Amino acid sequence: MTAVEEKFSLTEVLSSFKACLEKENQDVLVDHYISGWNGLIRFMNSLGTIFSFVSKDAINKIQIMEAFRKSSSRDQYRSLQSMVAYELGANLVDLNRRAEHPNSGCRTILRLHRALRWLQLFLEKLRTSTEDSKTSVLCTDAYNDSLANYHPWIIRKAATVSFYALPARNTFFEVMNVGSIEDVVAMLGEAMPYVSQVYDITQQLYARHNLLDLP
Ligand SMILES: CCCCCCCC/C=C\CCCCCCCC(=O)N[C@@H](COP(=O)(O)O)[C@H](O)/C=C/CCCCCCCCCCCCC
Repeated sequence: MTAVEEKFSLTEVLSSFKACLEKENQDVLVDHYISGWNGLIRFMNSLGTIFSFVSKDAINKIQIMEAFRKSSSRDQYRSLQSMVAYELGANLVDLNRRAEHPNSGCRTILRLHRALRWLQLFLEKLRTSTEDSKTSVLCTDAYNDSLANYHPWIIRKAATVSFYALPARNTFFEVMNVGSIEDVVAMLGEAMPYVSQVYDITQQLYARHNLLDLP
């Protein structure tokens, strides 16, 4: 089975976010962060071409980070903490407008970090949803409370229209490949705190260095 044909498993994706957190000092490890996003993108691709404008952007951002991890500075990009220290120390971040360093690791991760907030809200809404809940509504609400605040009108419009193509709640639970609905709810209850921890640590790191509004 090739990587593309591999069955999506939400448990595996969420365990990448768990593996992100280095036990000793709570550093967020870039390779696991990337691996979590790659799994999510694989899932999104399986939902149809209507989401390709979303996955294209996410893939582009993942590729920027993978390139850093293959470069001669790869060790500086081992964790989000080492990346921030390195890029700020070497003046590799455009702080006010995109110019000399339009694709710094700091601004690239910031975009994914904002999307992680959407994922956190969406999965929490799915976890606590009822049989008659509509995934398009759950997804739109999660989007409006997170990523939409950073997107121009045209992207917001395209995103909210595409959400109508999401599969129904039961199909969604099935494609997660976790088991029964009760199993999914239990797994999400156990795994979501790790996603939240990755989000909170990154948020604090970026706030401490005034990086939350990078252009
Ligand atoms: C089994 C359930 C699990 C849920 C699985 C969800 C899978 C989602 C996978 C990826 C999520 C999308 C990540 C999107 C990253 C967007 C980053 C961003 O904000 N980019 C914009 C700004 O970038 P710059 O221009 O400053 O470089 C960019 O303009 C955005 C372009 C594309 C539109 C993004 C729309 C985001 C909608 C997110 C919801 C995705 C819905 C998927 C539904 C499963």
